[in-house]
Amino acid sequence: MSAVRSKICGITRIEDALAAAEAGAHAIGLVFYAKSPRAVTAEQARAIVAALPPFVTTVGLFVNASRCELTEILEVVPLDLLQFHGDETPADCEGYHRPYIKAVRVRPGEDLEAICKQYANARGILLDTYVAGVPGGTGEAFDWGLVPERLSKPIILAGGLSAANVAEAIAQVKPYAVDVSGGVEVAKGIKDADKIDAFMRAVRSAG
Ligand SMILES: O=C(O)c1ccccc1N[C@@H]1O[C@H](COP(=O)(O)O)[C@@H](O)[C@H]1O
Repeated sequence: MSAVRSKICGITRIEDALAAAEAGAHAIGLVFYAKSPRAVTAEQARAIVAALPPFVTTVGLFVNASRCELTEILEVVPLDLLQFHGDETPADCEGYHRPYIKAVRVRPGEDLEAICKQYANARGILLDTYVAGVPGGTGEAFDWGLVPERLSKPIILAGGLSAANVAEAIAQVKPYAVDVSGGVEVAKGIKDADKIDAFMRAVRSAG
């Protein structure tokens, strides 16, 4: 099995983006959802992306953004990958001619393979925790036993991960990648370099 990839999401400060890159993260996530405490403006995001070294993927997270809003952000911020975390249809996700991943909030009985087939052009499916009325970033883990052993798309596992549980999560789910936000923070939107480092070391030890 190749090394499990990792994304540190909800970056709002340049120093946190650099800490993620320094610790070996493959990607950083920027939240363009105004209701999130981790939301960044296009200008903030542009400055963060500009400070990164090469070969760190920049991911833009959107929740039911309008076409106009998303297009304006893409004009300002060089995003490598789009993460759709709301009720976007495959047609919505494909309208920007950029690689994308689709987030699914996992509930018992969810047919994850059907979702993989529905979002046929997604580069991967991100699995997050279902909490009613909250689109994501809850800091809570879901029952990893709900993830089938085989799915036809790369799985990015998210939801309540931290240095304390990510090795167990990887052993159980065997995801392509893991995604963390709250588990490496000292306050919402404020990451901690030591927590990022501990998370990345735990991912490597598991992979
Ligand atoms: O981080 C947010 O505020 C957020 C808001 C709306 C949708 C998704 C959001 N975050 C993403 O949720 C997962 C899990 O986060 P956590 O590790 O449980 O805090 C991750 O992809 C976040 O980026």
